[in-house]
Amino acid sequence: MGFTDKLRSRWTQANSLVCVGLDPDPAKFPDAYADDDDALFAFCRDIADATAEYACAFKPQIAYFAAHNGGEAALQRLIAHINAEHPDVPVILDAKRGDIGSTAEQYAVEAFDRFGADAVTLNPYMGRDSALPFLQRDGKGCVFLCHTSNPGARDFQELIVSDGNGGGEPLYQRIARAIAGEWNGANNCALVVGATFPEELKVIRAIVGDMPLLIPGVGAQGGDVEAVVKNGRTSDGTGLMINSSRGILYASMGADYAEAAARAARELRDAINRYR
Ligand SMILES: O=C(O)c1cc(=O)[nH]c(=O)n1[C@@H]1O[C@H](COP(=O)(O)O)[C@@H](O)[C@H]1O
Repeated sequence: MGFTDKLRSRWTQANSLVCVGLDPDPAKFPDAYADDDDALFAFCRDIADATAEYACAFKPQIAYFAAHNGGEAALQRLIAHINAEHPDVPVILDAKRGDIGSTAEQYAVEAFDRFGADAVTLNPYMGRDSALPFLQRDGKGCVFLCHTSNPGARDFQELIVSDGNGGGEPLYQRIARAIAGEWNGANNCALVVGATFPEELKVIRAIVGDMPLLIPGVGAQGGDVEAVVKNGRTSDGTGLMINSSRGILYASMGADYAEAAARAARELRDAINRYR
Protein backbone atom coordinates (compact mmCIF):
# COMPACT_ATOMS: atom_id res chain seq x y z
CA MET A 1 0.00 0.00 0.00
CA GLY A 2 1.34 3.45 -0.87
CA PHE A 3 2.00 6.21 1.69
CA THR A 4 -1.23 8.15 1.18
CA ASP A 5 -3.49 5.10 1.45
CA LYS A 6 -1.52 3.73 4.40
CA LEU A 7 -1.91 7.06 6.21
CA ARG A 8 -5.63 7.32 5.44
CA SER A 9 -6.32 3.82 6.67
CA ARG A 10 -4.23 4.42 9.80
CA TRP A 11 -6.19 7.60 10.64
CA THR A 12 -9.36 5.49 10.68
CA GLN A 13 -7.98 2.27 12.20
CA ALA A 14 -6.16 3.95 15.09
CA ASN A 15 -8.64 6.85 15.36
CA SER A 16 -5.60 9.05 15.80
CA LEU A 17 -4.00 12.06 14.12
CA VAL A 18 -0.84 11.90 16.27
CA CYS A 19 2.56 11.73 14.59
CA VAL A 20 5.21 10.54 17.04
CA GLY A 21 8.46 12.41 16.39
CA LEU A 22 11.65 10.42 17.02
CA ASP A 23 14.33 13.03 17.79
CA PRO A 24 16.67 11.17 20.18
CA ASP A 25 18.96 13.35 22.30
CA PRO A 26 21.32 11.23 24.45
CA ALA A 27 21.64 14.07 26.98
CA LYS A 28 17.98 13.51 27.86
CA PHE A 29 17.95 9.72 27.92
CA PRO A 30 16.86 7.86 31.06
CA ASP A 31 19.60 6.44 33.30
CA ALA A 32 19.01 2.95 31.93
CA TYR A 33 20.70 4.08 28.69
CA ALA A 34 23.53 6.15 30.23
CA ASP A 35 26.38 3.83 29.15
CA ASP A 36 24.68 1.94 26.37
CA ASP A 37 26.43 2.09 22.96
CA ASP A 38 23.17 1.09 21.30
CA ALA A 39 21.10 3.70 23.13
CA LEU A 40 19.95 5.65 20.03
CA PHE A 41 18.31 2.57 18.58
CA ALA A 42 17.12 1.00 21.82
CA PHE A 43 15.54 4.17 23.27
CA CYS A 44 13.67 4.94 20.04
CA ARG A 45 12.57 1.31 19.69
CA ASP A 46 11.09 1.40 23.21
CA ILE A 47 9.27 4.67 22.46
CA ALA A 48 7.97 3.36 19.12
CA ASP A 49 6.71 0.13 20.69
CA ALA A 50 5.04 2.02 23.55
CA THR A 51 3.34 4.64 21.36
CA ALA A 52 2.51 2.74 18.12
CA GLU A 53 -1.07 2.15 19.27
CA TYR A 54 -1.68 5.92 19.35
CA ALA A 55 0.31 6.86 16.24
CA CYS A 56 -0.90 7.65 12.72
CA ALA A 57 2.77 8.03 11.71
CA PHE A 58 6.32 8.03 13.05
CA LYS A 59 8.73 10.81 12.08
CA PRO A 60 12.41 10.15 12.80
CA GLN A 61 14.52 13.32 12.36
CA ILE A 62 17.72 12.32 10.56
CA ALA A 63 20.00 14.93 12.21
CA TYR A 64 19.51 13.35 15.63
CA PHE A 65 20.98 10.13 14.23
CA ALA A 66 23.55 11.42 11.74
CA ALA A 67 25.11 13.62 14.47
CA HIS A 68 26.54 10.50 16.12
CA ASN A 69 29.03 7.88 14.95
CA GLY A 70 27.00 4.85 13.94
CA GLY A 71 23.79 6.88 14.15
CA GLU A 72 22.68 6.25 10.58
CA ALA A 73 22.94 2.49 11.11
CA ALA A 74 20.78 2.93 14.22
CA LEU A 75 18.20 4.84 12.14
CA GLN A 76 18.20 2.11 9.51
CA ARG A 77 17.58 -0.56 12.15
CA LEU A 78 14.90 1.55 13.82
CA ILE A 79 12.89 1.97 10.62
CA ALA A 80 13.33 -1.75 9.83
CA HIS A 81 12.00 -2.51 13.32
CA ILE A 82 8.97 -0.25 12.85
CA ASN A 83 8.27 -1.70 9.39
CA ALA A 84 8.41 -5.25 10.82
CA GLU A 85 6.56 -4.74 14.11
CA HIS A 86 4.18 -1.89 13.26
CA PRO A 87 3.66 -2.28 9.50
CA ASP A 88 0.41 -0.26 9.50
CA VAL A 89 2.12 2.88 10.77
CA PRO A 90 3.83 4.89 7.99
CA VAL A 91 7.33 6.28 8.58
CA ILE A 92 8.16 9.81 7.43
CA LEU A 93 11.90 10.40 7.27
CA ASP A 94 12.42 14.02 8.28
CA ALA A 95 15.43 15.02 6.17
CA LYS A 96 14.18 18.20 4.41
CA ARG A 97 16.02 17.30 1.22
CA GLY A 98 16.17 19.30 -2.03
CA ASP A 99 18.92 19.62 -4.66
CA ILE A 100 19.53 19.41 -8.42
CA GLY A 101 17.99 16.32 -10.02
CA SER A 102 21.07 14.08 -10.10
CA THR A 103 21.80 14.70 -6.42
CA ALA A 104 18.11 14.49 -5.47
CA GLU A 105 18.13 11.05 -7.09
CA GLN A 106 20.70 9.95 -4.49
CA TYR A 107 18.65 11.46 -1.67
CA ALA A 108 15.63 9.47 -2.91
CA VAL A 109 17.70 6.27 -2.80
CA GLU A 110 18.81 7.21 0.72
CA ALA A 111 15.27 7.81 2.06
CA PHE A 112 13.38 5.02 0.35
CA ASP A 113 15.89 2.24 -0.45
CA ARG A 114 18.52 2.60 2.25
CA PHE A 115 16.27 3.68 5.12
CA GLY A 116 12.99 2.12 3.96
CA ALA A 117 10.83 5.18 4.75
CA ASP A 118 7.30 5.57 3.35
CA ALA A 119 7.71 9.34 2.92
CA VAL A 120 10.32 12.06 3.26
CA THR A 121 10.21 15.77 4.11
CA LEU A 122 11.41 17.99 1.25
CA ASN A 123 12.30 21.63 0.73
CA PRO A 124 10.60 22.93 -2.45
CA TYR A 125 12.89 25.98 -2.79
CA MET A 126 14.82 24.58 -5.78
CA GLY A 127 11.69 23.90 -7.82
CA ARG A 128 9.88 21.02 -9.44
CA ASP A 129 12.83 19.28 -11.14
CA SER A 130 14.51 18.95 -7.72
CA ALA A 131 11.40 17.13 -6.45
CA LEU A 132 10.87 14.84 -9.44
CA PRO A 133 13.12 11.98 -8.26
CA PHE A 134 10.89 11.77 -5.17
CA LEU A 135 7.54 12.48 -6.87
CA GLN A 136 8.18 9.70 -9.39
CA ARG A 137 8.71 7.02 -6.75
CA ASP A 138 5.66 4.81 -6.88
CA GLY A 139 3.77 4.72 -3.58
CA LYS A 140 6.17 7.00 -1.70
CA GLY A 141 5.09 10.24 -0.03
CA CYS A 142 6.60 13.72 -0.53
CA VAL A 143 6.03 16.09 2.39
CA PHE A 144 6.99 19.64 1.32
CA LEU A 145 7.75 22.58 3.62
CA CYS A 146 5.02 25.19 3.08
CA HIS A 147 4.73 27.41 6.18
CA THR A 148 7.16 26.27 8.86
CA SER A 149 6.71 26.54 12.64
CA ASN A 150 9.73 28.69 13.52
CA PRO A 151 9.66 32.50 14.05
CA GLY A 152 11.83 33.03 10.95
CA ALA A 153 9.13 31.40 8.81
CA ARG A 154 7.98 34.96 8.05
CA ASP A 155 11.36 36.06 6.61
CA PHE A 156 10.73 34.55 3.17
CA GLN A 157 7.60 32.41 3.28
CA GLU A 158 5.25 35.39 3.67
CA LEU A 159 6.86 37.62 1.01
CA ILE A 160 4.36 38.63 -1.66
CA VAL A 161 5.10 37.18 -5.06
CA SER A 162 3.48 38.22 -8.32
CA ASP A 163 0.69 36.03 -9.68
CA GLY A 164 1.52 37.15 -13.23
CA ASN A 165 -1.86 38.96 -13.58
CA GLY A 166 -1.04 42.15 -11.72
CA GLY A 167 -1.92 40.65 -8.33
CA GLY A 168 0.14 38.96 -5.67
CA GLU A 169 0.07 36.37 -2.91
CA PRO A 170 2.40 35.23 -0.12
CA LEU A 171 5.03 32.73 -1.23
CA TYR A 172 3.70 29.97 1.06
CA GLN A 173 0.31 30.19 -0.68
CA ARG A 174 1.96 29.94 -4.08
CA ILE A 175 3.84 26.86 -2.85
CA ALA A 176 0.61 25.29 -1.58
CA ARG A 177 -1.15 25.98 -4.89
CA ALA A 178 1.68 24.61 -7.06
CA ILE A 179 2.12 21.45 -5.00
CA ALA A 180 -1.62 20.74 -4.73
CA GLY A 181 -1.85 21.26 -8.49
CA GLU A 182 0.79 20.23 -10.99
CA TRP A 183 3.18 18.56 -8.50
CA ASN A 184 0.53 16.20 -7.13
CA GLY A 185 -0.21 14.17 -10.27
CA ALA A 186 0.42 10.88 -8.42
CA ASN A 187 -1.58 12.00 -5.38
CA ASN A 188 1.48 11.47 -3.16
CA CYS A 189 2.12 15.01 -1.85
CA ALA A 190 1.62 16.47 1.61
CA LEU A 191 2.63 19.82 3.16
CA VAL A 192 4.31 20.91 6.39
CA VAL A 193 2.47 23.69 8.21
CA GLY A 194 3.56 24.83 11.68
CA ALA A 195 1.02 24.59 14.51
CA THR A 196 2.26 28.02 15.58
CA PHE A 197 0.56 29.62 12.52
CA PRO A 198 -3.11 28.52 12.79
CA GLU A 199 -4.50 31.34 10.61
CA GLU A 200 -2.13 30.46 7.78
CA LEU A 201 -3.11 26.81 8.28
CA LYS A 202 -6.74 27.74 7.59
CA VAL A 203 -5.76 29.47 4.35
CA ILE A 204 -3.61 26.51 3.27
CA ARG A 205 -6.40 24.01 3.96
CA ALA A 206 -8.72 26.05 1.75
CA ILE A 207 -6.15 25.94 -1.09
CA VAL A 208 -5.20 22.25 -0.95
CA GLY A 209 -8.52 20.43 -0.43
CA ASP A 210 -8.02 17.07 1.30
CA MET A 211 -4.22 16.91 0.99
CA PRO A 212 -2.55 15.56 4.16
CA LEU A 213 -0.78 18.17 6.31
CA LEU A 214 2.09 17.46 8.70
CA ILE A 215 1.77 19.83 11.65
CA PRO A 216 4.82 20.21 13.92
CA GLY A 217 4.90 22.73 16.76
CA VAL A 218 2.39 21.57 19.38
CA GLY A 219 3.85 20.84 22.81
CA ALA A 220 7.40 22.16 23.15
CA GLN A 221 6.93 24.99 20.57
CA GLY A 222 3.62 26.14 22.05
CA GLY A 223 1.14 25.52 19.18
CA ASP A 224 -2.52 25.27 20.20
CA VAL A 225 -4.21 21.90 19.52
CA GLU A 226 -7.76 23.28 19.33
CA ALA A 227 -6.83 25.96 16.77
CA VAL A 228 -4.86 23.44 14.70
CA VAL A 229 -7.66 20.89 14.55
CA LYS A 230 -10.42 23.43 13.89
CA ASN A 231 -8.46 25.21 11.16
CA GLY A 232 -6.72 22.22 9.60
CA ARG A 233 -9.03 19.20 9.62
CA THR A 234 -10.79 17.99 6.50
CA SER A 235 -14.57 17.61 6.30
CA ASP A 236 -14.29 13.97 7.50
CA GLY A 237 -12.27 15.02 10.57
CA THR A 238 -8.90 13.73 9.34
CA GLY A 239 -6.22 15.23 7.06
CA LEU A 240 -3.66 16.01 9.78
CA MET A 241 -0.49 14.41 11.16
CA ILE A 242 0.01 16.43 14.33
CA ASN A 243 3.60 15.87 15.42
CA SER A 244 5.00 15.94 18.91
CA SER A 245 8.63 14.96 19.50
CA ARG A 246 10.07 16.21 22.82
CA GLY A 247 6.63 16.27 24.48
CA ILE A 248 6.36 12.49 23.99
CA LEU A 249 10.00 11.36 24.07
CA TYR A 250 10.87 13.07 27.33
CA ALA A 251 7.53 12.92 29.15
CA SER A 252 9.59 11.24 31.89
CA MET A 253 13.35 10.84 32.21
CA GLY A 254 12.88 8.17 34.88
CA ALA A 255 12.51 4.40 34.60
CA ASP A 256 8.89 4.89 33.47
CA TYR A 257 9.93 6.75 30.27
CA ALA A 258 8.11 4.34 27.93
CA GLU A 259 4.84 4.36 29.90
CA ALA A 260 5.05 8.15 30.20
CA ALA A 261 5.58 8.46 26.44
CA ALA A 262 2.56 6.25 25.79
CA ARG A 263 0.49 8.35 28.18
CA ALA A 264 1.61 11.59 26.49
CA ALA A 265 0.75 10.20 23.03
CA ARG A 266 -2.65 8.98 24.25
CA GLU A 267 -3.42 12.32 25.90
CA LEU A 268 -2.47 14.19 22.71
CA ARG A 269 -4.68 11.84 20.67
CA ASP A 270 -7.59 12.47 23.03
CA ALA A 271 -7.03 16.24 23.08
CA ILE A 272 -7.06 16.26 19.26
CA ASN A 273 -10.11 14.02 19.02
CA ARG A 274 -12.12 16.37 21.25
CA TYR A 275 -12.07 18.95 18.44
CA ARG A 276 -12.47 16.69 15.40
O1 LIG B 1 9.57 19.22 8.99
C1 LIG B 1 9.41 19.17 10.23
O2 LIG B 1 9.10 18.12 10.76
C2 LIG B 1 9.43 20.44 10.98
C3 LIG B 1 9.03 21.57 10.29
C4 LIG B 1 8.79 22.76 11.00
O3 LIG B 1 8.36 23.75 10.45
N1 LIG B 1 9.02 22.76 12.35
C5 LIG B 1 9.46 21.66 13.03
O4 LIG B 1 9.59 21.74 14.26
N2 LIG B 1 9.73 20.50 12.35
C6 LIG B 1 10.28 19.32 13.06
O5 LIG B 1 9.28 18.83 13.96
C7 LIG B 1 9.88 18.41 15.20
C8 LIG B 1 9.32 19.25 16.33
O6 LIG B 1 9.76 18.76 17.55
P1 LIG B 1 9.11 19.19 18.96
O7 LIG B 1 9.07 20.69 18.99
O8 LIG B 1 10.05 18.60 19.97
O9 LIG B 1 7.74 18.56 19.03
C9 LIG B 1 11.38 18.51 14.98
O10 LIG B 1 11.82 17.25 14.48
C10 LIG B 1 11.54 19.56 13.91
O11 LIG B 1 12.71 19.37 13.13
